[in-house]
Amino acid sequence: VEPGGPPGDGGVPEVWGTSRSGEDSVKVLDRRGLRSCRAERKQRRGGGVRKLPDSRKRVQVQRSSTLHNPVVMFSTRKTWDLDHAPCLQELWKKDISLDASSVDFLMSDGEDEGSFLSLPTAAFSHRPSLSTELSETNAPSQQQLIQALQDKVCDFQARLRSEEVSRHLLLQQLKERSIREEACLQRRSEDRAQGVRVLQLSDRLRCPEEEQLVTRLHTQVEELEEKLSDQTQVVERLRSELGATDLEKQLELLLVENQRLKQELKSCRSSELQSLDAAAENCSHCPHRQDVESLQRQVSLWENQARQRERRLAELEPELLEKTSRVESLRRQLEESRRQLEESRRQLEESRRRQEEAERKLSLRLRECEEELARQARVQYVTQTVEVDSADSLRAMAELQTKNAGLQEQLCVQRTLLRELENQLHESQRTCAQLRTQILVYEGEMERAQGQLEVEMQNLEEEKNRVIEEAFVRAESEMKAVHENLAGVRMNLLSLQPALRTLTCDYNCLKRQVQEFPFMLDKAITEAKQEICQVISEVSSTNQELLCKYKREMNLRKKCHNELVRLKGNIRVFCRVRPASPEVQDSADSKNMLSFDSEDDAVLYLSNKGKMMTFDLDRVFPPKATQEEVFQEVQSLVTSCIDGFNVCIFAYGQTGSGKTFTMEGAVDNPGINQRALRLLFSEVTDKAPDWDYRISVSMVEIYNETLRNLLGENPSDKLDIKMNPDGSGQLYVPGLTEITVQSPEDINRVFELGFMNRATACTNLNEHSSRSHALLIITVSGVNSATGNRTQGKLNLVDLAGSERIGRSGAEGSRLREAQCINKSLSALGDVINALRGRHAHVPFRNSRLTYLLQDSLNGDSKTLMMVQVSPLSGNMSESICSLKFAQRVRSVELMSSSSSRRHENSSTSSSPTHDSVELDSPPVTPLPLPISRASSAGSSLSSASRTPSSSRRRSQSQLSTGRLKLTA
Ligand SMILES: Nc1ncnc2c1ncn2[C@@H]1O[C@H](COP(=O)(O)OP(=O)(O)OP(=O)(O)O)[C@@H](O)[C@H]1O
Repeated sequence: VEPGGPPGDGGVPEVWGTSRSGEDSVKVLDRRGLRSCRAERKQRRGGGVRKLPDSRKRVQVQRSSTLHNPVVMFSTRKTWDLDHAPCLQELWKKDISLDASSVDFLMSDGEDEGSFLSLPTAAFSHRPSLSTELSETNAPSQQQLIQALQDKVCDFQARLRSEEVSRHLLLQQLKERSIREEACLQRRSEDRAQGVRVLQLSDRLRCPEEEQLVTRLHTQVEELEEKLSDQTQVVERLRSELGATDLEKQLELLLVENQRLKQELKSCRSSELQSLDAAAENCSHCPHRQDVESLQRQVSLWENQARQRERRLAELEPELLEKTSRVESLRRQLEESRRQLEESRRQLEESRRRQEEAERKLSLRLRECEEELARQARVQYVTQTVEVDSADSLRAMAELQTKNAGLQEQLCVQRTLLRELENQLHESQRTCAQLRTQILVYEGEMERAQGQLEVEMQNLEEEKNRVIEEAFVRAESEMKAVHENLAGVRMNLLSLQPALRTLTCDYNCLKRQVQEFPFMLDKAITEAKQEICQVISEVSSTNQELLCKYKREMNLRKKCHNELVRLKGNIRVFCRVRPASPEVQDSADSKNMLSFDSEDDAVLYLSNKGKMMTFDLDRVFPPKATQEEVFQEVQSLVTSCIDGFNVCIFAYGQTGSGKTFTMEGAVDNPGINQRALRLLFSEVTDKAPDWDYRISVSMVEIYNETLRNLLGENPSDKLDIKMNPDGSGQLYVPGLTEITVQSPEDINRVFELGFMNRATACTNLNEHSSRSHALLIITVSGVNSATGNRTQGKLNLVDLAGSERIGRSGAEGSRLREAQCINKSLSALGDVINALRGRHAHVPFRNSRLTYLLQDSLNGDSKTLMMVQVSPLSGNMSESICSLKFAQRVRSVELMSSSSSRRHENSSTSSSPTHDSVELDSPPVTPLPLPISRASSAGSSLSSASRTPSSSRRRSQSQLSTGRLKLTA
């Protein structure tokens, strides 16, 4: 706050404010003094009777405490709360407002005589009562006394007036003095302001040290920053110029030149190698070959050297990178130092700001202290003045001295505060010194870092120069070597020029040939195409001829096959001997009575009661023969069916001799039925492009001369055999189910269905199956897609019921009827075969359901195969002999043509063999003499005569197969 500035509404006591004139201030002080003097006088006048009211006393005490209480003053100064600190002016006003009369009295300035005189009036307001009291006590003396007193009063009043006048004068003097003092104060304030200025100046003088320090630090920081920026620029420049110095530029140029020369060398070498390779073929004995090889070796040597130098360069590159990284780390250190410097500068700024703040506070405090001191000095002066003037003034002076003592205390407190502030200042200076020391430390560190950086930079510079010089030297030497190599290569190229020219000539020649090659190729292709077309036309004509030949051959094959079958006999008889079952091997009847000819597979020897019987058949299968081997002999008949022939294969033999095994077989070892169907499928598949075949299957059972449809919905229904009404003379079975099969899976399903229906129709399947004939009828219909020719063949696969001698078995009842039916049908079969053998006019097909059903397959050019099943055991010898004799008889039969057959059938006058004549029901007992000579061998010993027909037929078959006999033979 500047002296003479705006009124201090805070901090500075209002008594020194400029809102009141100096006169007012004096007046106030004077009022105080007067008030206290008047109070004393009143007390004295009142003789201690009247006292001031408690409230007023309290106000006075409060006022003085307010005025002189240093706590309040210091509190305002301590807090510096300018808005809420109670100022003395307010307290003064508050004090005055408490007593309005005092205010009026005090504000009268002593000039208002009325008010001034009112005081005595007021003061002596009790006088009448006092006079009254005195008059009441002692009237005459009292009158005198009163008079005296009144005189005194007058005297007093006069004195008072004079005192008032003197006081007024004194006040005038005081006023003048105050004016002077005001002026003095003004001067002092000016001096103080000057002092403040001086103080500020001193502060400024004192601050410059710090400012100098700060400035110096700033300067140092700036210098360091400049250095840092310079160093950074140097580092950047070095970094940017790492490849940009003259040496490095030269190095780069050299490297580029080196690279270019290397590429040139490589291209020269490759062209040289190509030339050499080309020339090597043409001039393997060239005199330059050795030179070229030596040059190649030199080139490879130089290449190795170049590679080594490249490796050396690659090794040097990491060193350069390491140096660069070191420069980077130094730069980072420098950055860190700069950052620390920034931090210290910031701390310094902060401390400086704090110090300025503290100093500002101190100056304010100092100014207040000075003002207080000045105020105290004035009070002291007033006190001294009053002391001179009067005794009241002396008392007032005593009070003032008391106040002065309080102010002295305040001054002590202020001094204490001043000391504290000085301590704070010292503390700040110490902090400043510490910071200065710290800054010095930082400067030292920075200098050290800078020194290190400079050393590092110098080292790096030297290292860089050294490396560059080394690289330059190496590059120079390499370039020199490369130049030399290039000169050598050029020399080589010059020496290779003639070879190159030769090669060029060859190349041009070849090029011409290559250019002509497409035309030659086109010409050759055209010629080849013409030749190919010609060959294709020839081949197609040849194919046509071959196709015609093939068809002719196929027809011939068919004729040959038929002729072969015919030569073999339309009725063929095979015999299969089953193996002895393990159960009967240890029994008495387990002796093997059959033997075989190792050289002739159509002869079977039977030892019966010491006599050896020989049976000639078409084929004899021993027990070890497999199903496959059996089917191998049968399959030619099966394929005849595709050609439109009717074929009948039936198994004949005693019960348990293996008929079902041969025809049906087991699941994992199928018999003729399944194999025949599979063969038919494969055959028709082979002929599929030309022929479209359809294979249908029917299954029939004949039990007790009753025909049952095993594939029908109701297998128990009886079927009948009738003549076809279309007049073709063919037989057919109305209601017989035919299922078309197209795959082996269909065959399996058909067999399962037939087996299931057969089981449904009978209670005891095994027993029943052995007592009935089972027929599998396969019809194969084919259409030739090219010619439209149609064929139809029928394959009858018959599993006959077991032949049994009734007398031996002792059957009765139904078993007897079954046996009779079986024997009847078998006898009918024998009669038919006998009639066919004897070429009788009448063949009794209708004597049984079996023969009637098989009429198509037993007649004309049909082919029949009888598989005779026999057991080798001695216990079954009589049945075996009977079966074999029957087989031998059948074998002698030659089927007649269908026309003759039908003719014979129609002429029913021919003798029909009876059951007795055939004696199939008891063949072993009374065998009939066979009508053919071959049959005579049955039961006789082996003789060449008896074997002649069979042997001659097999011989003729073998001759036919070798083509030595005519087909008509
Ligand atoms: N060549 C053979 N190899 C192995 N086992 C066979 C052979 N022949 C027949 N058997 C077996 O002999 C047993 C009787 O054969 P199978 O039932 O075929 O006789 P069958 O003549 O059909 O009798 P039936 O007239 O009573 O029907 C069967 O268990 C069969 O497996």
